[in-house]
Amino acid sequence: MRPIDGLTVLTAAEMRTAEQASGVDEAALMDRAGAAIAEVVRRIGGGQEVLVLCGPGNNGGDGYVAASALRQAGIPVRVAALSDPRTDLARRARAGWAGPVEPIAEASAAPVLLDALFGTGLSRGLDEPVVESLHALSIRAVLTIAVDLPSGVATDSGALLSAYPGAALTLALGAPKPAHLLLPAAPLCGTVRVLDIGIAARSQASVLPVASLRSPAVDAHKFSRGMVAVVAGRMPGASALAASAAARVAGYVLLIGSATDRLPHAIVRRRWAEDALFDPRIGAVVIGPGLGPDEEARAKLNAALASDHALVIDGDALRLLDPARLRSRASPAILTPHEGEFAHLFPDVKGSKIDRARTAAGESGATVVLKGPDTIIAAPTGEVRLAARHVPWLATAGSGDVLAGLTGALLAGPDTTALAAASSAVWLHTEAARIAGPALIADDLTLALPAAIAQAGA
Ligand SMILES: NC(=O)C1=CN([C@@H]2O[C@H](COP(=O)(O)OP(=O)(O)OC[C@H]3O[C@@H](n4cnc5c(N)ncnc54)[C@H](OP(=O)(O)O)[C@@H]3O)[C@@H](O)[C@H]2O)[C@@H](O)CC1
Ligand SMILES: [K+]
Repeated sequence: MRPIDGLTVLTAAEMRTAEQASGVDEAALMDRAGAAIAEVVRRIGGGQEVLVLCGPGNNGGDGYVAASALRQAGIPVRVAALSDPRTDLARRARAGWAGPVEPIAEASAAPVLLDALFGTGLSRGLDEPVVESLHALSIRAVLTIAVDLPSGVATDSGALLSAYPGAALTLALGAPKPAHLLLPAAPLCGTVRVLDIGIAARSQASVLPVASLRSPAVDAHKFSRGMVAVVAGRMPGASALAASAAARVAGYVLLIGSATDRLPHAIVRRRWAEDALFDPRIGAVVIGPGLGPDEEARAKLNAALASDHALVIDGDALRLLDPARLRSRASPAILTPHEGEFAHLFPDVKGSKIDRARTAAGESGATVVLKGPDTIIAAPTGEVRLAARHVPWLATAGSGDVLAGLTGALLAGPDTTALAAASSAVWLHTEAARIAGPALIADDLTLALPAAIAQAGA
């Protein structure tokens, strides 16, 4: 049973391909899955009675195999089914279960509920009486565990096809799926752990790994650690937050055109001028936090786009940007929109959150950080990282400014890519929020960054 950080994420179709490519026959895979599920249930169920709900497909098949293994291990277990099994594999698994099978509507609750109704084959919402039984049994259970996925969520989009009571634990078979990470499904999964069933998972999507940061090299100096320029605008507090966060990572932070005095002394200030960005030592420019919507903001964005610098484009600048302008630039750009800004930037891009982020990155040539409780980072290559953790206290003014500054500082650093910089920034941002704790304000995030950076190994 493995935590999911850094693991490859597979869609339902990619899971089927991986299964076929594994060279292991399907019955053996189901036996492995069922045995691994039973082992977890046995260990965390504390010997209490288990009720296994089996659906008609292979998710139900996993349920029958797990029930048989639990019974063999001496755990009291009952099985309730939605209907007869409909696949050969599920029929085989059902035949291996020596006990009775009750209709779900008649099943009485048990302390441990194992949901093996539907997995990657769910094609529509569950019938209402089934939803009602599932809720009634779950409410009376002490522990609900979902096999592969909570029954009722769409594997690839995380959409909720029917109401789900919520599991404490979801045992993902072989690999995490998008629904384990995307809203609204993710919180209903509870803790997600992967059971290895001997499938090699390959795709361009993975769960955001724990950030891995190195301490500065022995011979580092402030410029070799990275110089980041933050362009200020109408709301100086926002760019000050971005610069303060950047200063925790970069060797040198330049705040350009800011009217505020309330800054750490370590941040160097420069007046705005058309040639303010003509400094070859600048490794990345952050533009957008507090920039404003006016002509001056537009001129600043034009100057940043005309420069050779790597860019982080956030906040107000995303309202002024024509993403087509990024195509001709040689240096990397990172866009950090929330859903509203994304819709404004890419009004014609539709699909699941993963599809939209990936399409926008491909079209613009920029790395896109589509922010939210289920942040997605997509590179123009098609590679995608899905954030696994979220701290709801991050929904506070200035939080995005801190992320933009942090992203710029990491992008300005040595030996990095836009995808790596954005990924580490998102991880550190969440970790800083976890450390800052409840009732945090954005300023607290910058103060918590040293501890978050230490957690990332630096
Ligand atoms: N891939 C692997 O490597 C491994 C996969 N394994 C396991 O297999 C699972 C996938 O199995 P699966 O493809 O049989 O799909 P599953 O989710 O059991 O259900 C499909 C059936 O349900 C039906 N149906 C759908 N929606 C419905 C609804 N609302 N209400 C009623 N019926 C509905 C649907 O019918 P249809 O849509 O055709 O009408 C079809 O009959 C996977 O999650 C994992 O647990 C492991 O064993 C080991 C290795
Ligand atoms: K399930």
